[in-house]
Amino acid sequence: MSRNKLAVVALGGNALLRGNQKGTNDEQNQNTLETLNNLVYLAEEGYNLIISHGNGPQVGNILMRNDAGDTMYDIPQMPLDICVADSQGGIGYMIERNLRNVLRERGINRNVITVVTEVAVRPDDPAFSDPQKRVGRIYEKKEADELNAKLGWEFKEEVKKPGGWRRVVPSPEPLDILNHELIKELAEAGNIVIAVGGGGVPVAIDEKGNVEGVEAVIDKDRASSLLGHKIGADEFYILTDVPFIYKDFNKPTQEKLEFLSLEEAKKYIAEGQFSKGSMEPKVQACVNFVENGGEKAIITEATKLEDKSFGSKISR
Ligand SMILES: NC(=O)OP(=O)(O)O
Repeated sequence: MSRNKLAVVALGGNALLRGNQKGTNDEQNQNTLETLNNLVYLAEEGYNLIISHGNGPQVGNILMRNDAGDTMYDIPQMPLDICVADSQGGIGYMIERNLRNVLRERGINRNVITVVTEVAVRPDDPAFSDPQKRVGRIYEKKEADELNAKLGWEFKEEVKKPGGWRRVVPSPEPLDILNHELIKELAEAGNIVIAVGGGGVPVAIDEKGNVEGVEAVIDKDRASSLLGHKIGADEFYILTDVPFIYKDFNKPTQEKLEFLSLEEAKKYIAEGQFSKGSMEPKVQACVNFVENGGEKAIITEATKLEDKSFGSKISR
């Protein structure tokens, strides 16, 4: 008897929050609903599904609330691992609630469950001395300099918007997904599982097995790719704000890349075809997934998932 296909779908970019938006509850709710309406055909086709999501803007906002609470009301600050866990709960709930409604409207009988997921990292990962993960909103240079002087926040220029500055935090490599066997079991029983939100809550595990929180934000595409590998997923989708990946992006010779072999994807990465901190880690996450036994990985726009004429497909 053939088993249902297992897919990991990573929601990012405009799947939850569009570039020109502030991030109100209504905005995020509407974007999430639109994305889920495009995604739910996978459930209709019988896929077993795991949904992951980014948290860059949201965890940045949580950090700002941390600072505001501390300054204005003497509320103790929470460390970044707790902030990531908060973002997993909040965003997971928003996806779960909207998905329940979409499934009901389409007459699909599937349970939805959000799993707060810890992801193991090395406490001595080199990322801790070179913070690169952009979180929160975009600032003018002057504002960024003032916040750096006042609160010690570190900033780097935004990859997608040169001239804009974003707070950066360390982003270590994900090494293991805690509870991945349970996530697989839940998904293979037909439940739609929301997991490794925001790349997972970073934790370090010592030689005795003691688990400690680590202050960082893991890249959700890397963590989602690792989860896909750990559970033997067949397909891996990254939903972003462009419908394809491109060679010579934004040049007169720009060319959309619709079907890529592993070798082609690796060659384009080596040539520096994709922007660092933006498209390159997404393509690398797809390469890792397929290299580790996944059937295919697809990068497409959040609202175009159902239309198979869109999307860049990477396979062997
Ligand atoms: N954690 C993470 O990678 O979030 P974004 O995709 O929102 O940057």
